[in-house]
Amino acid sequence: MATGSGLVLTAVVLLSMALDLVQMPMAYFFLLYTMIWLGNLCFPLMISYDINLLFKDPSLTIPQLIWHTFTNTISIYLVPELQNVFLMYYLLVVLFGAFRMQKRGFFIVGGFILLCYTTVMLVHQLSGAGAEIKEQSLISLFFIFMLVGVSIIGTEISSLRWALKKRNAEMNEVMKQAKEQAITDDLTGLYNRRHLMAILRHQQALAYRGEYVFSLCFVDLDHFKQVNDRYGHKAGDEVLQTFADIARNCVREVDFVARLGGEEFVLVLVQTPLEGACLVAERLRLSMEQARLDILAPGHRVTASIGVTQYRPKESIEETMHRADIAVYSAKNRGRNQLVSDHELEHY
Ligand SMILES: Nc1nc2c(ncn2[C@@H]2O[C@H](COP(=O)(O)OP(=O)(O)OP(=O)(O)O)[C@@H](O)[C@H]2O)c(=O)[nH]1
Repeated sequence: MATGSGLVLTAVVLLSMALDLVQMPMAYFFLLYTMIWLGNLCFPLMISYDINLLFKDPSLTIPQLIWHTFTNTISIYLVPELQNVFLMYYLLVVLFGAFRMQKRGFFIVGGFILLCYTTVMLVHQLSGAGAEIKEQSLISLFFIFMLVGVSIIGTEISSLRWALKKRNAEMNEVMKQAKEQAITDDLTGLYNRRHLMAILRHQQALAYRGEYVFSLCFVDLDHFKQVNDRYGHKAGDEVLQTFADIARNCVREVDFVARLGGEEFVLVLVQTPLEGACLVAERLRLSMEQARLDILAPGHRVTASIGVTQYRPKESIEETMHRADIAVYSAKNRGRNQLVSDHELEHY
């Protein structure tokens, strides 16, 4: 927009020359406007080469407005007859500030405009090129009034924009938190049952034809009721959180860990056949067995029973989960603190 406005300004000066409103040698015009355009083009170039990112305000609003104020002042100096047109351009410069500037910026740019305008008017008066002094004073007074008015409106628009931006950022943050809460379990930060089902449906869609494999590990902490009964519910919660951390560390970034509820958890191991899943499950079982739980009495270990199964093409998610459930049940029956894979189950 700034570059476009610069084009209009240059066109107005060129037109004034064509209409003989300004007597200026063509070479002088070219030299002056080449310099002005080198300045104008600096900004888009800086932005396209990311040099603007080195500055506190990467939009370079204040430097751009200062530069355009300066070039507009040169135009007034060259074509005093069209000063009223250029005065409007000053106001447009201030309005541009509404996109990014805050109060301080409006003071800087407004102050600079006043300085430039006063200087060029004085030069015109001294050289006799300006309007009659009464007429000029009236124009100047009205221009200052307009400049202050437009600056106030610009500040208002700008503060509305900043408030809106802040509100949007807050809304986005709240939405992000709400989305996260909808899919995670409050206590452990793991995925909740609802999201687990969504994950499994997605995995099922990938594995339905049989080229892609994934496995499930159902985990149930052993004798967890005793922990609650002996140390209290809060200690039980801490054990669940410790388990969640251990489980997260046992799987890869691409895998999923969810809490089904109570002391039951599920690991979804993507692109992993049964053998690989058994290795992960054993690593998890061992880590839990060796975990130091400072909140419990010395030597009190909390172990896990794990059922491992691989998704079989074309079966439903419920069938896979049922098989994993039977495997955990079997691990419990065999004495707990162990894993059972679906290979070891009869009829499955
Ligand atoms: N601290 C805590 N306890 C929970 C939570 N959810 C469920 N529990 C408790 O977990 C215990 C589960 O007990 P059971 O289902 O009998 O299982 P268990 O004692 O682990 O026995 P086995 O599974 O047979 O080894 C119950 O006492 C529940 O109250 C929770 O969020 N925090």
